[in-house]
Amino acid sequence: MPRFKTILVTGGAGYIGSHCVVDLLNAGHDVIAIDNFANAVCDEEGSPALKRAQQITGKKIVFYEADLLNKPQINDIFDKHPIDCVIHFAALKAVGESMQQPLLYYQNNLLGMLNLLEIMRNHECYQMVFSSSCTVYGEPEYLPITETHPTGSITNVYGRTKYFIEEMLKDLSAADEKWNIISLRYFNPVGAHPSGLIGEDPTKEFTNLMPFMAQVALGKKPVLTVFGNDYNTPDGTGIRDYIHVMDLASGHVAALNYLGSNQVGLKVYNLGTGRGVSVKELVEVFERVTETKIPLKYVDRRLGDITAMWADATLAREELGWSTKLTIEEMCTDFWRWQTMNPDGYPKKSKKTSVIVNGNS
Ligand SMILES: CC(=O)N[C@H]1[C@@H](OP(=O)(O)OP(=O)(O)OC[C@H]2O[C@@H](n3ccc(=O)[nH]c3=O)[C@H](O)[C@@H]2O)O[C@H](CO)[C@@H](O)[C@@H]1O
Repeated sequence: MPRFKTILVTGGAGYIGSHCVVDLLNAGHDVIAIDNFANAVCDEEGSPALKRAQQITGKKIVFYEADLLNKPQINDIFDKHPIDCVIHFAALKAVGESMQQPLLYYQNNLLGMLNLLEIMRNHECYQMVFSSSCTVYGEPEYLPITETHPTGSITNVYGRTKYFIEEMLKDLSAADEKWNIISLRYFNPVGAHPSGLIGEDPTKEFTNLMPFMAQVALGKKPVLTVFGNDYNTPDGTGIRDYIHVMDLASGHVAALNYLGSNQVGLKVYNLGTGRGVSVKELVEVFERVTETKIPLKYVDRRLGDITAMWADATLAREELGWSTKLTIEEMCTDFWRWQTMNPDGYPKKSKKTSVIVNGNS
């Protein structure tokens, strides 16, 4: 029996959220998932991703279409369910959009978090796992990056919302020792559940490497644009720490278990493999395991991109007992299975117009 039984997952219908829900259900937790469908597909019955998560696990999820900016709605959910811990994924995350609409990002990500924390406190729920990002580090001063690397020199608004929230959580945990929070700094999540039933299906214009590459392999886009081949790296292309989304999901279960038996105040962990992979290397592995050919076009560096970033994930291994298990090959194979089984993503029907809190499961 897990120490925390009932987990509220905000942004549960999204890419990382839905994979995490699968792991939580497999670990024996009860899951209440909420999503406002800002960047997740919905149909007449709710979330197809969560429906498939139920199919994968054979377990039930309680789902609410709900928005963290609507406090009474969230309050009702806390009134109805004995929530032991919150895993907070719900946030806007498009870097370009965040530069054009900073107020939207500050309102959604910061105010959403403030509302959530206030409602949690009112319901005496002080346990949280927060979805942060390696973007808080900005341009690395050294590699691999440890959790003690300075944060805050970030070049985009989306990244700053993650940074501001971490600062807010520091103040909160310093002011009241009842709070027990883990902030997980993800490196570059890719891949999909090995069943091919759930995966990444962004509703907004996306620019991340793996989904773009898969679209090229499918013939939906003509060419993969490589942003810069003159970086100071062995092959001239940018280096990142790609992590399989199922390894990322298990990091949340490990964090939850740790919170269940330790009072940490606020603790921060990197979730990465500890291995840097270049754009060229990733393309080569993808081509090999999927037996496809990706036409490349080299262009100038993308504004705001860094040269190289990979994690030192020692702390998570030593304290949470977590480490990654899945390889770059598996990240590519699993993403490709999801893409070929669902070339147009989840089945999309017309979006519900009303926002109803009804606990559809
Ligand atoms: C500047 C930016 O957008 N940063 C976001 C991006 O990180 P990040 O830029 O690391 O992730 P991407 O998947 O967009 O890019 C990875 C690497 O692939 C290259 N690349 C990407 C797409 C493409 O069409 N061609 C190409 O060459 C990039 O230059 C980079 O070297 O996604 C992360 C989530 O996963 C976010 O946390 C980061 O805030």
